[in-house]
Amino acid sequence: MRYTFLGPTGTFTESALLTVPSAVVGERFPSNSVPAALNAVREGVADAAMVPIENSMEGGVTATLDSIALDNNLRIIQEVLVPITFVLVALPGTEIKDIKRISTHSHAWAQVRLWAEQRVPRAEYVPGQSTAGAAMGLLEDEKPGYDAAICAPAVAQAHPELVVLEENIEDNKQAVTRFVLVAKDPDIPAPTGADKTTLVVPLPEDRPGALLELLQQFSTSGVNLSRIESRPTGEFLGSYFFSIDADGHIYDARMRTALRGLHRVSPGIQFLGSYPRADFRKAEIDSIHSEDAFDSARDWVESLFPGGRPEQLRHHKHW
Ligand SMILES: O=C(O)C(=O)C[C@]1(C(=O)O)C=C[C@@H](O)C=C1
Repeated sequence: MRYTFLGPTGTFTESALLTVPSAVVGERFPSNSVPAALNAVREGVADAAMVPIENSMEGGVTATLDSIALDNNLRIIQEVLVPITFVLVALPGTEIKDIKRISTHSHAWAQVRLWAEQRVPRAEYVPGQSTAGAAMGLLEDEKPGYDAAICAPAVAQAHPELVVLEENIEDNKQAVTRFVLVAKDPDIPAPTGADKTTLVVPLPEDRPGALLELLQQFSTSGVNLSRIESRPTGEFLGSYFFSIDADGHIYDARMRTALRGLHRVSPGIQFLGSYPRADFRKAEIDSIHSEDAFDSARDWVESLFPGGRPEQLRHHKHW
């Protein structure tokens, strides 16, 4: 198997990938952006890509949410949670009081905002493609355009030429980033009882109640949502889709029922995968939404049509 990830070596995304045993023994190569990693999978250059999808401070990673939703070919097969801690690095001789410009990934910068206001209030932020990329720029670029970088401690450990000026600089010590492993037309991972399903649902019509109608499909089927975010489709101002994580697997009757309802309400719905939850938390299911309840409801309705399936009978001229 060939895996790609948001690189270069030393990103949090790479550490997420290294928790996947088959990736540790397989081939791995860095991509320089999330869309590039996902395109490598679309084009068959990689079998799977690890990309960040959700950050406990910043919410959804828009580059990933937008890029996965571009077509119907990519599916999430696994999620990984990585605790996040950052260090401030620079070349030897740099002092924190002299730092004028700092580079890192925009999500990392968002996670050290309070620290930056206190410790480097005059420093300007220079956006980087990744945390490790920003740190490597200090070593590899003749004129990187910044004098310090924020990255994972592992990058500093691997490069003793970098000096750690400050560590544990994240504003929230419980910060966690969620990553997903994405493949092209994969088999759906088997249900575990603690699963998640990711969906993209366009808001069907611009009218009162449209969003409520969409949410009702989850509610009446007994499906809990763990994330819902609206993103612009880019088609015209005010056109949005919802990126949704729902508790449960597509093999669960309640999830299938919700998906049928959602497809009626929003035919452009996309299924982005059902996969095991990284925290193993099982969905709480009340008795009216159990598999048995859905099975016996279906059997009961079908028993009312002893002459054949209702779909066939409807086309009969006596109907
Ligand atoms: O730049 C990296 O090291 C990444 O893996 C990206 C990323 C992100 O997109 O959120 C991952 C984890 C951290 O939250 C900061 C940056």
